Order: sequence, then structure tokens, then C-alpha cells
Amino acid sequence: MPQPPTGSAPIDLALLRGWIGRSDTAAETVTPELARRFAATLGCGCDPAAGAAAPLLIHLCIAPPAAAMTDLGRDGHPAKGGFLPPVPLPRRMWAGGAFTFHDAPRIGEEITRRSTVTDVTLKQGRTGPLCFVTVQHEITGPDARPLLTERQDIVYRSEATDTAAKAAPPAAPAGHHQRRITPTPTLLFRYSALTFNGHRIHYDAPYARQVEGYPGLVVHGPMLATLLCHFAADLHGQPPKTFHFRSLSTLFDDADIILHAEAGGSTLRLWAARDGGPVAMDARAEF
Ligand SMILES: CC(C)(COP(=O)(O)OP(=O)(O)OC[C@H]1O[C@@H](n2cnc3c(N)ncnc32)[C@H](O)[C@@H]1OP(=O)(O)O)[C@@H](O)C(=O)NCCC(=O)NCCSC(=O)C[C@](C)(O)C(=O)O
Repeated sequence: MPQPPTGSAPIDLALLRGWIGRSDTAAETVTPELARRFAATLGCGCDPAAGAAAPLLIHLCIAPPAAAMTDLGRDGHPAKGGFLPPVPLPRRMWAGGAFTFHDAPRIGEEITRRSTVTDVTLKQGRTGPLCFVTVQHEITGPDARPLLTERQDIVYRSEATDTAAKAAPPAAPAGHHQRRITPTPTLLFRYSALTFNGHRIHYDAPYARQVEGYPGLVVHGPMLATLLCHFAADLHGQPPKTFHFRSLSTLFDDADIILHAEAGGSTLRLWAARDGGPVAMDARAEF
């Protein structure tokens, strides 16, 4: 059983798995203002008229957990042990996920998010022990109209150590289609604000460097997935039916990101990397 380094609290998997089945429900209206702010940040088109289809993956900004300041953990997220299990590993990351699209949310509609913890597993990674928490989100519109089903994989890791360094992975290949994104601190801050995500690794550079051991501000997994999914929809001329993605390495605010895509029938393979860097996110869109 993977355990954290000496000196850290032991991991009681049976305790953590007691969180499986725990759920949380919240609702919020997709306002034209939110859609405009989302489009301005992500650089996508948006018709803010009532009843128009809202931009793809705007649901990630809808009805986020709104914990009081006194209920936050060191990293700026709601303290663990509430909806999410009290994993005794300090560094949280978005490891991957999948979206199945049923129907578009519409501007002016109230959208409901029902989130359920569906799995908790421990693995031994090259960088140390990893605890994966899987959350299933059901997103519905008025009259429980199904809009989207999402699987979210959250991973918790131990403190950064010098021994956690791994061999440099190979540089990502070049895709047939490419789009360049500059991850400025302003872009990262705006996406944090849109999603009410207080995670300090995205906007608090001294914390990201000195406490979590990253070389800069961390690019959000959900923002990168959104950029790739929008790229896929633009290339295909319509939104995908499903979108799967996995975060393989971290991107920071110190270099441009290249979105790559390669078509194959009704599937589009996508990946993101910095120039000359390894694949940071690998994704697949099915149409
Ligand atoms: C995920 C890390 C820690 C694995 O780290 P590793 O390299 O040590 O793992 P590994 O040795 O490659 O694999 C070990 C095991 O884990 C599995 N595994 C490996 N990767 C994944 C994955 N993605 N999803 C699911 N499973 C995964 C893998 O299949 C294997 O399982 P096995 O033993 O059964 O064969 C490493 O790849 C990494 O650091 N990835 C980048 C993460 C990242 O940058 N995320 C986005 C930024 S964080 C963020 O946006 C935050 C936010 C929005 O604020 C927020 O808190 O929600």
C-alpha cells in the first residue's frame, strides 16, 4: 500500500473510502454577464441573448462550492473532510476527466450541479504516493433536463522533494492543427475568478514556489481542457459528443502553450504542450 514519506500522516484508505457516495447539490443561473466574462477570458464567441446556447464548458463556472474564509485549507480550497475526504497529502491537482454532452445550457436558465464522490484509490507514482478521488457531476437544466455528465479525477500528492524529480519525458510531437495561448498571470487570475477557485497555485506566486515547490504559477487543468475542447469544436464546426482528457505534466505561466490536434474520422486527438516540452494534457474528442 503506497504511503507518504516518513514524518507524514499515514493514509487510512478505508476511512477515506467512507466518503464514497457523499454528494453536494448547488444551482445557479447562467447569466449573460457570466457568459460575456467567460468568452472574454477564453477568447471564444458568445451570444448573450436569453435562450442562446451558452459557451461550451461554462458549467465549470456554475455553482462552485462557496466555503467561508474560515473553512479554507492552506491551499485556498475548502478544507478537506467536508465534501471531499481528508486525504493526508497536501498538494492537490486536477488529474483528468471526461465530459458527455447531452444538451447545451441556455443563457438565462438555472443550472443544477449534483456532485458525488464515486471512488478513492491510492497508487504509487514515479513522483511518490498519489491519492485519486473521483467525483461524478450531473449537470441539469430546468425540469431536470440532462445537460452534461462529468467525471473529475482529483489527485493529491506529497510535499515537493528533490528526490521526486523524474527523467525528462520526450518532447510532444507537432499536430497538424495548432493554436498558441499565452498563459499570463491575468488569464490565470481571470479563470480562477470565473470558477471561484481559491487554489493559490494559480495566482499566489510566492506560495506556488515556496510552499508547493513549483517554478511558477500553475495553469488550471479545467482551463486547459476547456481551451482544447473549444479548439476541437472550432475545427469540427460543432461541439463534440464526448471529451476525455488526462493531465500528464504541469504547465506554468513562464512559456506559451501550444494546443495541437490531429483528425481521424469522427475522433479528434488533441494535446497541449509548451514549445519543446512534453505532453501536458492529452485529450480525445468524439463527434
Ligand atoms: C497526475 C500526476 C501527479 C501523476 O504522477 P506520476 O507521474 O507520479 O504518476 P505515474 O507514475 O505516471 O502513474 C502512477 C499511477 O497513476 C495513474 N495516473 C497517472 N496520471 C494519471 C491521471 N492524470 N489520471 C488518472 N490516473 C493517472 C497511472 O495510470 C498509474 O496507475 P497504475 O499504477 O494503475 O498504472 C502527474 O502526471 C502530473 O503532475 N500531472 C499534471 C497535473 C496537472 O498539472 N494538473 C493541472 C493543474 S492542477 C489544477 O488545475 C488544480 C485545480 C483546478 O485548482 C484544482 O485543485 O482542482
